[in-house]
Amino acid sequence: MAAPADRIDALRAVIRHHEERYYVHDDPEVSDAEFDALVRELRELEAAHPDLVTADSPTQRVSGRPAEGFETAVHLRPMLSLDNAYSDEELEAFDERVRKGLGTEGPVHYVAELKIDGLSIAITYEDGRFARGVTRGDGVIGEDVSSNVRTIQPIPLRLKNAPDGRLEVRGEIYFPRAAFDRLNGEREAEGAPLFANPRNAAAGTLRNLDPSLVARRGLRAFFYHAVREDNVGSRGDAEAPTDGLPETHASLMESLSSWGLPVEKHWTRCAGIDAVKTFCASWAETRQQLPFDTDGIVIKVDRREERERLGFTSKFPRWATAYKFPAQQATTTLLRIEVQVGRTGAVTPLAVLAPVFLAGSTIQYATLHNEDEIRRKDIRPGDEVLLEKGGDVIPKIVKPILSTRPEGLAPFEMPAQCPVCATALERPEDEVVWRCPNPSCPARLRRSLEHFAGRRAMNIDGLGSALVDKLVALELVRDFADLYRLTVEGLADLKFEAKAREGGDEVEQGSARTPTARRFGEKSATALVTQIDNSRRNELWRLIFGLGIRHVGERGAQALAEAFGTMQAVAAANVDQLQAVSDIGPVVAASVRRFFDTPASTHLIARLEAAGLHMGEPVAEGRGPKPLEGRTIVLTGGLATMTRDEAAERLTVLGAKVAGSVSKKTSLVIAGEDAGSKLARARDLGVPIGDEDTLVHLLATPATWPFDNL
Ligand SMILES: NC(=O)c1ccc[n+]([C@@H]2O[C@H](COP(=O)([O-])OP(=O)(O)OC[C@H]3O[C@@H](n4cnc5c(N)ncnc54)[C@H](O)[C@@H]3O)[C@@H](O)[C@H]2O)c1
Ligand SMILES: [Zn+2]
Repeated sequence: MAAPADRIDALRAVIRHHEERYYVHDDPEVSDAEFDALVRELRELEAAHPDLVTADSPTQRVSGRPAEGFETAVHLRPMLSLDNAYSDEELEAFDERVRKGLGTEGPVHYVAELKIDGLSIAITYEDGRFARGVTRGDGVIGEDVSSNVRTIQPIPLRLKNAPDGRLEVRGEIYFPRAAFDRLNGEREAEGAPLFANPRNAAAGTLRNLDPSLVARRGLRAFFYHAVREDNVGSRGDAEAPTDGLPETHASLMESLSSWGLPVEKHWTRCAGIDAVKTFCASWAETRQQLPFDTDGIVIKVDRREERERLGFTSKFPRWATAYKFPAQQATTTLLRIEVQVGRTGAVTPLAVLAPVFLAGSTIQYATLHNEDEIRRKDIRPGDEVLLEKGGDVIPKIVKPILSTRPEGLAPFEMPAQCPVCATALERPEDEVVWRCPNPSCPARLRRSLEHFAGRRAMNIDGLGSALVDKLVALELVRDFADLYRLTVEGLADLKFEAKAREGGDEVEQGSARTPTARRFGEKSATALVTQIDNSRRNELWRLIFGLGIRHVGERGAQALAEAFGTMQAVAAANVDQLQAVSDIGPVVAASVRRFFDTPASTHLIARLEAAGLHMGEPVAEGRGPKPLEGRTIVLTGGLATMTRDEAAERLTVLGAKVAGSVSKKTSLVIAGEDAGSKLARARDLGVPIGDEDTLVHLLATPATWPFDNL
């Protein structure tokens, strides 16, 4: 057994390593539960050997570090971490410490809140107007990520009836699960590395240097704390009730809501620790139904006066703790690794497990992301593996248990051929993902059809994955064009097994399938055929997006349709012409060119055209008036009543071109809050400038807006 001093040193080193992976690189190597166990061991050792405690021990300070590329900002007051409780006993111990600190026998009043698994943010409002947003960083200094925070839809740029002066509100920025799944889905399609979990994705996104990307990803926020400047200095770190903020946390939560800030609504007042325990227990399972991840419950003393008396350690407040839900881990045997083929041909490994019961359901599958991850974690078929169920339904393999590995177990070999069509798989040098290059691979076709019919593409309702599987299996549909030959008679008699869960997932891992044979029926068939027929008249960009050209997202498709007007023109454009379109970079341009250079694609387009699909400008009858046609508008700065994306979309619908930079030809610049260089350039060029009110008027009366008299 190692001497305590050696073990302490070793623990500190490994904890620092994981902190760096987690906070700086957003790329942890171990699960939170494993990490927390290391910290606990260190804390217990330090408690037993107080002489070995040093000021720089990870137990003594808030972790994290401002990332590079952002300005830093010093917090009004340190943003601390939270102490942890892992069991009812530890909750009781917390309550005892609180009561001892306050010198009371009777029950303390607490507020219990969901612990949002995102990353903390401090937002400063000045006289109710958004001034800046700063991450926690190392607790003292954070990164100024204002330009990104501004784009997050639910965060108001102006507060309602908030106190005057400087107000700092604190909360959590997080990814709703649906947005996270969408993001990882897109990344999968692009062959980009997947985010490990929503928290990770939120941190990565907020640190992205491109605010327009942040705006698109759908981050959300919840707030749970406020600090006001006027008691800093006079009362130091303490929660002094001299700043006009409410006397209790519960009323503060109500105030935050009334100022227009999003507040997670399940918070509850608890009289005494027993009520807290009940609350924690009630969420252990129910939390899986929330649309976002929670990793625990935060328990806070309700009265500010009591908080003030309890104070802080260097790392966390003594008046709060975070109850962490029991780790959702289990071990089982990895029977084998199968591979599946996605829409772009991306081949992803899937772990097939000996069924094991974990956190409410029987698990048989787990994601493995890609070959590199399997190699990095050294996971081999036949291993005992540690499984972890995070917020989402799909569990992941944390690691193999090496101590029980049978001798001579061979590492996993990626198959050389597509498991569905037997075409040799390919892996471009700079990518982590293997692909089936065969464009008519049935596996690819199924996923492609789902994408083609999707709401954001051709918007054909009623073409669910079970039906698609059937149509492909019966070879009724061999490409998109075949959809347009389906008839009510042909469809109505189809019998297929509906899956319990529908969704874009490649497989429904971890969820039971309850097959029920069902006939499609005349009614559904008629509805579907009508939907398919209607889709013939869709705008061009929907078709371009629906084709599933690699790297061409919704936006790219819109840009191409707008720039070229017809499918023919897009297909004829060379790489330079493609790249000249705003929003189209070299990778996208090359990919578009490659697509149209493939004979199979040309053939498909011809068949779609023959099927009567609209391939030009939006058809006349589906087209609204375009009173802003010929006008170029530039948006800059923050808007209070809508996001910039919304404004751009509404202007585009009215026919305006929304440009990213100001030139002599710009018809109007809308300058929102904190507009910068574009506003200056507009002034230099003498381009007309308006504010948010101008924009609102313009949108309300686009036809009569006096552009020509500006
Ligand atoms: N896997 C790894 O390698 C690794 C490495 C380092 C840290 N971690 C994990 O990170 C966590 C430690 O990070 P931490 O210091 O941010 O502590 P924490 O996440 O345990 O708790 C503090 C944070 O909770 C957040 N929070 C969410 N909802 C809240 C609410 N309603 N009220 C108040 N705060 C709320 C705040 O952002 C606050 O900063 C641990 O869970 C640890 O396991 C993991
Ligand atoms: Zn294939």
